[in-house]
Amino acid sequence: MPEIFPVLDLRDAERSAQSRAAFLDALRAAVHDIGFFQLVGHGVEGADALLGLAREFFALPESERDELSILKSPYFRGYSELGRERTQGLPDQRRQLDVGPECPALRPGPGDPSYLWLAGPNQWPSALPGLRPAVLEWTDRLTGVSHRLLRLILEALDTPADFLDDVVAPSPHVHFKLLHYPGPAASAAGEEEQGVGVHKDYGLLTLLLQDDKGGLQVDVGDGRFVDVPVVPGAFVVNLGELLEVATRGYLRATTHRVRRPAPGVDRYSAPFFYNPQLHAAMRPLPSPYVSAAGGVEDDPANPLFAGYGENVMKGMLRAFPEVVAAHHPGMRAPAA
Ligand SMILES: O=C(O)CCC(=O)C(=O)O
Ligand SMILES: [Fe+2]
Repeated sequence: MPEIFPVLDLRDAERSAQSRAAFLDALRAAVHDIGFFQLVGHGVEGADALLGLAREFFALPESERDELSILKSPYFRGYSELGRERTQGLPDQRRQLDVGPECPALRPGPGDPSYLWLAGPNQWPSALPGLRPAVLEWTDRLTGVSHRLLRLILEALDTPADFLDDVVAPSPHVHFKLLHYPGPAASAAGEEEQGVGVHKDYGLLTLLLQDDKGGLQVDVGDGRFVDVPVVPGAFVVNLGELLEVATRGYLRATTHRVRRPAPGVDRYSAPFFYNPQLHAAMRPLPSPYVSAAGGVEDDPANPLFAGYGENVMKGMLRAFPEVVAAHHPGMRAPAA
């Protein structure tokens, strides 16, 4: 059912007034109906080189990646071996490097909000010196594309395009992951292990670069998951929980997961998460579409917070219990 994931060409937003209107209509439908689409015409080059660096990073000896272990970082930055990150309480069968904005290693005090621990330094592999500049350039470019897209989404909802500028500027707390999903050993074939379990993303927009293996699946209701097709050169775009909150559910932070590849198959991907500043909170969008909306999805196991810091900390505490135990033993999930 590839037609349920529209392919939008960002160049259409600038070709003519008519093509911009058609683009905005298609964008509004995509973010309301399914909450996932494929973006082409974004002008970002270097995807193959980035996936090449991912392959090189995950081909380093495990001991070299372990030097960057996320367990060493109170800032939730660094390398997670297979099964370290958890979703729905179960270990995800992927390896990953978590990267955020480069910040000094400050240590928030006891009275400070716990989300301040998400600002800190990254950990980079000395054996792969090209990774740092490539990732930082990539996240810079994707920040630009995401901001353009966010303004277009607001315009599509008849909201002033700059309505969220103060939420993201001057320093959006972007988050980038380099991911490797190795297939299981042949003997384990058929076991239902999750690549990454069912979840929603926490922030505003996700721009995902995936290789040609597929495996990302989207919840289309009634317990049915549909494969997101591989569209060469496209970013898979989906919405985070904060846009669901700010639109009272008119926009959808759609749940999704990744299947583990078949034995012998390795999948690489690189999601970029465009988020507000850590301390920023969402206000309801002034939009006729929003005033008629019914409200966010009510899931007691996953309360949605309007403050980005609270909302993302909820996720970090769930995903990285070992980092919490090692560095933040007293830290608790924010109250709903
Ligand atoms: O690897 C993918 O295709 C998606 C990963 C994902 O959904 C996530 O890390 O939030
Ligand atoms: Fe996700």
